[in-house]
Amino acid sequence: MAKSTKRKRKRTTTSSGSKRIRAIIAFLKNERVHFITGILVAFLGIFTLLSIISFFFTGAADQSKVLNRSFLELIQDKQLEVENWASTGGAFLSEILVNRWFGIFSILIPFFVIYLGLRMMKVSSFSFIKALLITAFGMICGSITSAFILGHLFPRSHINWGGAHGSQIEQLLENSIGVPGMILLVLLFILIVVILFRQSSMHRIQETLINSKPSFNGSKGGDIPVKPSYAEEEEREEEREEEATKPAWRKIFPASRKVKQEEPTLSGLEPPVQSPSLKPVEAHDNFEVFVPKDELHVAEEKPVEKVEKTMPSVSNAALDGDAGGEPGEDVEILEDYDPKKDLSSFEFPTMELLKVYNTGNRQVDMREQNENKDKIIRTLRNYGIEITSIKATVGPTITLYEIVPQAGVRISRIRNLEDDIALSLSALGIRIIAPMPGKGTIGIEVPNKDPQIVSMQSVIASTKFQECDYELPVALGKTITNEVFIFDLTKMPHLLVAGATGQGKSVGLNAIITSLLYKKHPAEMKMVLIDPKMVEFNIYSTIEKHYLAKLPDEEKAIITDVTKVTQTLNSLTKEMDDRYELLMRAHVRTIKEYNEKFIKRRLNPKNGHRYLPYIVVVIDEFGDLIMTAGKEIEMPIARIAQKARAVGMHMVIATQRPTTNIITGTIKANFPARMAFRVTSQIDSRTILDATGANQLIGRGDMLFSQGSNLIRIQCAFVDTPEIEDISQYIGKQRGYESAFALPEVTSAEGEEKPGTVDLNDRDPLFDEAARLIVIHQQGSTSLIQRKFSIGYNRAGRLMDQLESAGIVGPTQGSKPRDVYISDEYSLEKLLDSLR
Ligand SMILES: Nc1ncnc2c1ncn2[C@@H]1O[C@H](COP(=O)(O)OP(=O)(O)OP(=O)(O)O)[C@@H](O)[C@H]1O
Repeated sequence: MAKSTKRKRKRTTTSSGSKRIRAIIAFLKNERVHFITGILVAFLGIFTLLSIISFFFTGAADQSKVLNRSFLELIQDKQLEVENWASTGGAFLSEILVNRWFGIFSILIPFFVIYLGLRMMKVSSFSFIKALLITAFGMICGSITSAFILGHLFPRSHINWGGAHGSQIEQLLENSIGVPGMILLVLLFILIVVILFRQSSMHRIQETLINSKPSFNGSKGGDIPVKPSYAEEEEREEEREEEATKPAWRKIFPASRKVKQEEPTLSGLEPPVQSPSLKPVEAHDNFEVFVPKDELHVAEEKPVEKVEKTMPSVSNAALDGDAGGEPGEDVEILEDYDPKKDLSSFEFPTMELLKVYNTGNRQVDMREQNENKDKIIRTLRNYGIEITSIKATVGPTITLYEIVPQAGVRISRIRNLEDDIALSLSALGIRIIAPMPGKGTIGIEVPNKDPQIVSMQSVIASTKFQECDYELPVALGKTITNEVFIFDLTKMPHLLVAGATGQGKSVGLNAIITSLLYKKHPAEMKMVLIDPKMVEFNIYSTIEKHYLAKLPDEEKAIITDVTKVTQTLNSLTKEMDDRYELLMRAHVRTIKEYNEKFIKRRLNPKNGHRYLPYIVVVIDEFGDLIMTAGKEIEMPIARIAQKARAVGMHMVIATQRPTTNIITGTIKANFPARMAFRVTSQIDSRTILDATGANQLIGRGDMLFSQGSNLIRIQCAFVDTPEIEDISQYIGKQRGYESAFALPEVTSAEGEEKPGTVDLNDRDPLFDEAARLIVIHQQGSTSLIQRKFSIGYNRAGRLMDQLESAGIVGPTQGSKPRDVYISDEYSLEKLLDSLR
């Protein structure tokens, strides 16, 4: 009795202790606390900065007063009067930082502290690692440099230029490598700093070094020849102008820079394309040694200036096959294209937005485990089956008992005892896996009496998810062994989700979307959200300008209307075809290769090339759509599912009616990855998974994931509506793009008559009205017609084709509205009269 009271008290103390720790952690995570701490830290930095700056002017007067005294002594000394602007504290601090630590470069310390403060206040998004490296490198190398240069120039100053650190190392180095060595070292430091701060300088150095390589056999020496750089082109232009006035000696040794035209300036690219006028003169036997140095210098200065000026708008595109650079077109060396640049300040949602579920009392119930073990052994023994071992693995909602039967026992006998074991354990949702793939055991999954919620927070914050480098990472939940389950959507490449109503489908879809939002920048991924139920995805409308894609002129980005779904899916197939065309022209096979090439500026935007974000299409209640629109929906879905993988388009479709008329053979064949929540019958389970099992699940996010033949039981992560709301708000409040990602406009559905073959004698009754609408709005948009006359997409498309045939609007222009050729109503009425 006493013992149990003791134990109880101990438990209460432990739980109140853990409560206190949780309260402290929550306090430390609080955003306001971060902000206030940030202000304090920034102020500390400003104070230090002030004292160091003051030290440069007042240090001489204060030095004798603070030297060799502790801070305590100094503040207790009432007679002491220091001149430092930050008083005794400032004088003491700056004396230590400057004279004893890193000399004048100690000034980087307060800057770093201010930066830390701003970062805590979420005002600065500059990389912490970069800031730390710059500060450390600056202090170490700067103190040595200043000790060497300033220490020699002003040896009598009150400032110890390199601090104790700089002067001691400088002394050591000077003794070992001498003054010339020191000069070289200082030059090296300066060079590193210049390269770190100006990437273009690195390209200049590379170019200079490559160009100054002696090339004894022209371009054959194993180097890959490339097109001339912009800089070289300019250089040549000048040379051509100079040619006429060139002195005779220059004609004997035509500048070796011409040889350089055929030498590589950038690696791994195409053979040079030269205009006849640029052909090098006697390129084969010219060497740069003959070039007067000053001339080389002049020739290099100019182009660099140009590169910097034109940096934002020009690409290196002409370097690529399809990049569209005509022979002889200007080529410039630019930094890699940064797709995230437009939203470089974008911040991913924070962990605090996700709810932490109380798992404090989560303890393995050993009594339950042992009872279940005994019951399993007893039931099997009742049927004459002896086992040699039994092992339990406790998952969040399920415990897996793995048994090894004695030799000679048929597996099918155990499999047939599923219902008997379920009866003996009085549990629902028992599943027998006989045998466990690759384990040599038989698995019996038994639901826990006290199932735990797997929070989205726990899977998103897991190291596994944080460190994974998948293209489209999805953290779905936890496996039976409590491992976080992550997959790459690009590898699936499409996902079919099914489950009876209320079993966790919508939560599952939200978990997929949330994972992507936590990992992908708006520039890298767009989503098309289709929601015939109208309520599930509405919550994401705030992230429209960041992550959503929609048809041009469409008001809402979340698609709820069936006719719009057809239109959007047709548009997606067009986007898919357009992307294939781009990939083909870029001579690459996948979106990854394509984007890499685009980032390296080897594809010319002028030729239609663009950075391609992944597109994830999520359809909730896909069954509803098939029921209402049938083939019109099924066909584009099947087309996208068949082909879109390589161009970065992936689909996740969900249905609560996993019947064969909804999950048709075509759909099934193209969705190899399946997620099955609890279904009501074995037949439904077979329709989704091609196996039974989904009917034995326990609901509330319990699911089976299958890719190929392997079935994995997972407890789906739970993400609640308020959490999603917070995440969407967090993203929505940040600066986004001007509008949602525009999908291409499709003007006529497949199989319809092409413009030009339209019979104007058989005009739509709405033809005149539509023409007036288009001319008044001066906007050739199919969706405008659709909206104004409340007609379907196909009819509006046909009307638009008739308007094109009548010369009122121009041809389709992809995602942009068509041009309107008639500028006023008067001209239109005359034209309409002539058609009557
Ligand atoms: N992973 C989960 N963990 C814990 N509880 C869950 C989980 N998933 C769902 N639930 C519970 O089940 C309820 C229903 O889930 P959800 O709305 O996702 O079902 P659904 O399959 O989409 O239903 P419907 O098809 O009717 O929309 C949730 O409100 C929640 O209480």
